[in-house]
Amino acid sequence: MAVAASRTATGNEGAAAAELAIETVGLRMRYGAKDVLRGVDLQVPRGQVIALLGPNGAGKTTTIEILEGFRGRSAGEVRVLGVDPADGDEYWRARVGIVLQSWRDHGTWRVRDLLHQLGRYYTPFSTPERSKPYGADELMELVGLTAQATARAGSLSGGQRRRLDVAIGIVGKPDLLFLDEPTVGFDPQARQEFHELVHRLANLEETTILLTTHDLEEAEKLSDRIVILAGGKIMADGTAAELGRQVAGQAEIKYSVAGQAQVDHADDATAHVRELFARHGDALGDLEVHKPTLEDIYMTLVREFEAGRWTDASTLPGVTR
Ligand SMILES: Nc1ncnc2c1ncn2[C@@H]1O[C@H](COP(=O)(O)OP(=O)(O)OP(=O)(O)O)[C@@H](O)[C@H]1O
Repeated sequence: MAVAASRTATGNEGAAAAELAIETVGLRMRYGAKDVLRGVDLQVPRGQVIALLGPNGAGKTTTIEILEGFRGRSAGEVRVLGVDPADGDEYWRARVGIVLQSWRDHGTWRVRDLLHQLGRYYTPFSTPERSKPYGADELMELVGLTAQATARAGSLSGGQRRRLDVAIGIVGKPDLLFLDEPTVGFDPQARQEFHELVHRLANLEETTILLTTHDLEEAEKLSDRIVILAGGKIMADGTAAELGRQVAGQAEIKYSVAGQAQVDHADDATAHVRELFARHGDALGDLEVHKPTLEDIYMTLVREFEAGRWTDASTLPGVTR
């Protein structure tokens, strides 16, 4: 059976590879003369929730389209659930769930009927470990659409429609789920409800989730790990806490001496302030210490990138892989 065959193939590459849902080595993508991905190396263990961030045009959608098997690549190695997506067969595809940026099909279908109908495709891909698909009622309960069971898809609100998109993406109980900018256009309440849904999904049967977002706060809330893509490469990778430490950078210390404003930068803000007091005593005033947050660094990066002033990860101070 093809599923067993792909698992065996994964196993042959060693136990570590079998634990990876996604692996790319030197992934490159060029559109015409434009290099969009310039060597992306990414390993995502099974069960991880990973957020891919980056400014407009950084290549997030290109990356996930390559991982989904919708787009060919220019160079590099890619394995998704142990298989090269370019060769992914229908058994492989049945293990991958996709929620695209906007999906407006099936408007005249009623929610329960649609989920039941789409779910039937997955029945032949059921395995002893993972029976497929979700029953329509169970799925509506999971995504919070039970009250809309008989509503037509075209009549749902934006937030409800997005939940239906997610239900369609997971109806086949995927091992790996791609969510491309899942909360664009949501009001704060819909966003909050969607975050709770993603947490529920992440806890289900070890589902690996890769989502893209422009919102660092959302990435922190939802994911185990944040990867920032810019200039065609991964320029930061880690948990929110790890990234915070990586980009801690220098503190800015503002003060005045006898009414004269000053600004210093220092690695150790406390030691610097102690020294200022020792040097200036009572003449020191208006003291302010500002440590850049991950958000500060990310926003600087986005502004620089979008203004075309910054294209290379290695030139941004304080941010490392
Ligand atoms: N089919 C295509 N042909 C030519 N260029 C393309 C194509 N698709 C994307 N691009 C270009 O590749 C770059 C990366 O696009 P991509 O959509 O992957 O970025 P993104 O990070 O998802 O952006 P956004 O945050 O705006 O969705 C952009 O400059 C885009 O114009």
